[in-house]
Amino acid sequence: MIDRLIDAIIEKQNPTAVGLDTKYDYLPEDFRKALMAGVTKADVAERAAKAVFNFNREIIDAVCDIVPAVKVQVAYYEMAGLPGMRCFYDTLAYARHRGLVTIADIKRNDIGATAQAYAAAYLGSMSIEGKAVEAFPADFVTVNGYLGTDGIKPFADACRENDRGAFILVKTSNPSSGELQDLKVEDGRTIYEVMGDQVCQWGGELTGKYGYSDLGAVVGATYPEQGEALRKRLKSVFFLIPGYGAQGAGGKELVGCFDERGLGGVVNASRSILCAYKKQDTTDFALAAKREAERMKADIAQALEQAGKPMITECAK
Ligand SMILES: O=C(O)c1cc(=O)[nH]c(=O)n1[C@@H]1O[C@H](COP(=O)(O)O)[C@@H](O)[C@H]1O
Repeated sequence: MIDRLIDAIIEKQNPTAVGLDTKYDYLPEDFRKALMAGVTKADVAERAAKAVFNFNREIIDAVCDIVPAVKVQVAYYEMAGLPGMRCFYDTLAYARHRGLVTIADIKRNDIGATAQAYAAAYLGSMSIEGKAVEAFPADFVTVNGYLGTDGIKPFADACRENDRGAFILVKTSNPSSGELQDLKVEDGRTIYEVMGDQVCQWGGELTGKYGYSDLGAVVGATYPEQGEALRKRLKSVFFLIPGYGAQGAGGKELVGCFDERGLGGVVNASRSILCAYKKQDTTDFALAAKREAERMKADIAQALEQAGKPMITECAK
């Protein structure tokens, strides 16, 4: 699956993903009013989830020719209960229908047997009476590696068997990420380096035609020096890079995460795209999202160019 993502990145000359972390409150007031007229307590959650799906669909339609992927963060859907989870499913399915690579940001992990169930839910299928049931149409998931090898193996197996991928948290973008991740172990490595080395090892067999593995790492754009060092250290590990836009990072901060071919990561932005209409002073949220996605693409391309790492234009055979 990593090859499909990188092919799409090269074809669109754009290493970004739109993050559909769609809070109901992000919807423009007029859009909400039109869809929620006459709503009652009994159907408010259902109607809100439909409104969120309509919003997501318009954003997907607006950006699908520009960006290769979307990342859908499950928390924003879970909080609306069952209608929210239906919306999560529908959003992933619609993005896939429009040709986008789908990243389900679920940050799961557990002991082996339970991790296997999560992997079946998001990266494969469950067999019921001999019939395969695919629960969620995701191409990649995000995973917390803290439980170690037996918590990761089911995800790695599902990636191999079903041609999917996973991004494991290594150096996260949040302000407190250093509290635990920057601690040093006996041999002098930081915890995030230990985790990065593990990801490299876990994904060793899953390397594709660009030299990157289906098991990638989450590396926050808000830590540029660490990102650059991790790129040099983890040559076969592709990065999911959050932190662009609302968390303060721009193109310059994340070029260190890329290799000499201008590859090596997919940069996510959520709020800066979903709420771009507020900054652009318009209610046309889809057009504003498209403009912001185009601006982000140009910003990263310029930063890669200036760093002497313009993206290659031909996909590998
Ligand atoms: O795994 C992630 O995607 C993730 C890891 C991380 O270190 N930092 C981080 O912000 N994220 C996610 O990336 C998105 C960032 O959203 P914005 O800050 O609005 O662009 C959210 O869905 C976060 O949950």
